[in-house]
Amino acid sequence: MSHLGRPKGVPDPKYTLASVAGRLGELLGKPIAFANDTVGESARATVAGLASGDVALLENLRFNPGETSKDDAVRGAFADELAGLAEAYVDDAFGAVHRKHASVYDVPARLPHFAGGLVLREVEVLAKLTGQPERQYIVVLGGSKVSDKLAVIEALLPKVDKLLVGGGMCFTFLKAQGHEVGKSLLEAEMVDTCRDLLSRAAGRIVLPVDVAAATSFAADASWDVVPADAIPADRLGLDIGPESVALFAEALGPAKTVFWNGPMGVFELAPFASGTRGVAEAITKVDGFTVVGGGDSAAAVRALGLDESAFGHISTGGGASLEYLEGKTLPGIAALEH
Ligand SMILES: Nc1ncnc2c1ncn2[C@@H]1O[C@H](COP(=O)(O)OP(=O)(O)OP(=O)(O)O)[C@@H](O)[C@H]1O
Ligand SMILES: O=C(O)[C@H](O)COP(=O)(O)O
Repeated sequence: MSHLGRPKGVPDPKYTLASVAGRLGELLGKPIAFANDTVGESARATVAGLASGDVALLENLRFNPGETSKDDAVRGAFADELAGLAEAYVDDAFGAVHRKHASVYDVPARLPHFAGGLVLREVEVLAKLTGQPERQYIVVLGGSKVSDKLAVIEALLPKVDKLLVGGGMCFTFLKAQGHEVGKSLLEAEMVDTCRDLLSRAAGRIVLPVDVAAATSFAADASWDVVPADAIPADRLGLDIGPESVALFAEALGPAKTVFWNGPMGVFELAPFASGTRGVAEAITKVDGFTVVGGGDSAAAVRALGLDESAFGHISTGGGASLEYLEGKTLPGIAALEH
């Protein structure tokens, strides 16, 4: 999901409960009862009024502080109330299994619990990547923050044949190579870590060779494609350039397994969508198994009108798929296994 203008984790106000219930009702072919709270009077009355086969929708669980609390007792108390409304629990929200939230982690401990079809499919696919992926195994990483993806880069480096890095995070790597990056996104405190990764990768981390350098972060900004080692001091890189797309496409040629997370540029602004489009198209031409992971990457595939069926799998989890590949224990999966 794109977070432009909206902090991560803050629900999008356009998805009101009534509109979600209406859409769900259309899909299921029957009216959906909905409560305007999570465990309060409205929720209890709505659930009590259900007949066999009926469906009820509760208000967004994250509106209740008990859902996301770091305090086990607070989360547990909320989970007790939620579990009191049900007889069994099914988790089909793969995108949230990396969250130690009440509805993800604590409720399954209180009820007979099951994984839904989506969660099972996601885990089956991602397990292929953590097992013995067919080689060459190439990972394409983009998006905005190196610090968010550092752990996954560390974990993947010994396993991949190549790691292609674009998006906002490439500038910290370019800086680590000794290049100036102008006003581009830079995580200065990560430069040393990136330098260390580059030296350990021994050529397996591939960086852009040109970038679209703009005067400002805007769709109508002036911009030019410049070499990645000559970004003017007053410009910011908002996309990888055509030579980089060609370089990444060539690197993807021998791939048999590809995992892609994170757009190559600010694809939400039309002039800076070419890098993401070009690399995505190159991934669709790979003669092998391709996985797109991440809300923003999946959003880019849709927003750019690319053929979704040309990818082997489009994961609904951004953070969840990355943490799975890192080898971390995902609270939502662990809870289902107990
Ligand atoms: N050069 C750039 N400068 C600034 N922002 C960029 C640049 N390239 C890409 N982005 C932004 O990065 C954002 C996506 O970053 P993020 O790290 O959240 O990706 P993601 O992992 O696919 O997302 P999610 O966690 O939702 O799955 C996009 O909104 C895009 O505009
Ligand atoms: O739990 C969430 O907020 C969503 O599933 C997205 O999480 P992510 O941005 O870590 O993928």
